[in-house]
Amino acid sequence: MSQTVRPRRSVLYMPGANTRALEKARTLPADALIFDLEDAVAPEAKEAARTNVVLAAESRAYGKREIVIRCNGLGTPWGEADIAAIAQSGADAILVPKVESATQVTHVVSLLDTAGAPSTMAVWAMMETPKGILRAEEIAGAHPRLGLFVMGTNDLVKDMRARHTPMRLPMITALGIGMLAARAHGLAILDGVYNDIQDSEGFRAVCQQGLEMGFDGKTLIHPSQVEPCNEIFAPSAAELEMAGKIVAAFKAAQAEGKGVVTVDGRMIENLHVEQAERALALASAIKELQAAA
Ligand SMILES: CC(C)(COP(=O)(O)OP(=O)(O)OC[C@H]1O[C@@H](n2cnc3c(N)ncnc32)[C@H](O)[C@@H]1OP(=O)(O)O)[C@@H](O)C(=O)NCCC(=O)NCCSC(=O)C[C@H](O)C(=O)O
Ligand SMILES: [Mg+2]
Repeated sequence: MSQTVRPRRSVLYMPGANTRALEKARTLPADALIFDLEDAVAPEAKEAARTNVVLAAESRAYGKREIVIRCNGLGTPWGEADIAAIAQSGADAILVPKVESATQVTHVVSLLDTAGAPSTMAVWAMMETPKGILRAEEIAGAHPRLGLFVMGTNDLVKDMRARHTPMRLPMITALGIGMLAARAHGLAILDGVYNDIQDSEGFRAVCQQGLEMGFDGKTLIHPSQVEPCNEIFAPSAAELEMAGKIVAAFKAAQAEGKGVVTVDGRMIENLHVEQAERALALASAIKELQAAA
């Protein structure tokens, strides 16, 4: 089985009002970029930020990196104008903050259609409120254009009146619900941000935790987080070696009419072959993205 996989190991946010960051992102090895119009932009800078991010997306100066623009919420004075501008920007996706219902997703899709967005423009949803988490399954199945969930752990901590802790015990339920809902509907899913830019050890530990939970990658706030995140979310050399062995051994077993085999003492069935093929496909997609940078 051949699989198409889009690398989304590292997804870097930047404030739409920060033209230096928008320019610097052209040279950063992040797999995807989120130009933010929402929380990282002050009210008086919203309109200028909208112009900046549309120009940046239109510039096509980011190679094969996926370009995403986060709009303001529909209940704000800027939401609808953001969506109309994003529709025409050539961005790969729009990221909608604080999604709490399936209707919100379908409403954004109809606004994009009215504004003439190409049908290839995906919708990504932020899962970052208690209501959104409790309705995650309904939201995940809202519309075929919805491609991805982004966990918003800062807003969740605020709304839950929880605390940021090293291994995120207060967040585990929400992260798990978001994960299950996303996978049940075939969506990709990204982990939330790590606020302490100076704490590289804590950052690596949380990336590893996100990988083990099944996240496709992590959202980031600073260039220094990109490379460690890329490393942790890429299949390791040992994993790829094992994946190659699994695929070859299973093929040989199938030729002999067997459906199960052992590799290095471990039982291998069809489902392990699927996982191995996915790792190989991701590694080759990463190589392709790096070659285009
Ligand atoms: C956090 C920051 C404000 C720190 O900025 P600064 O002090 O300027 O950082 P440095 O001096 O260390 O920057 C070094 C160079 O890197 C560039 N830079 C910094 N950050 C970015 C970035 N995000 N993208 C691209 N380039 C960046 C600087 O321009 C410097 O470049 P140079 O001139 O060459 O030296 C800042 O990092 C920042 O604004 N980060 C992003 C904040 C953001 O977007 N927040 C919103 C998203 S997070 C969120 O909302 C989560 C979610 O909704 C939730 O609820 O959880
Ligand atoms: Mg948020």
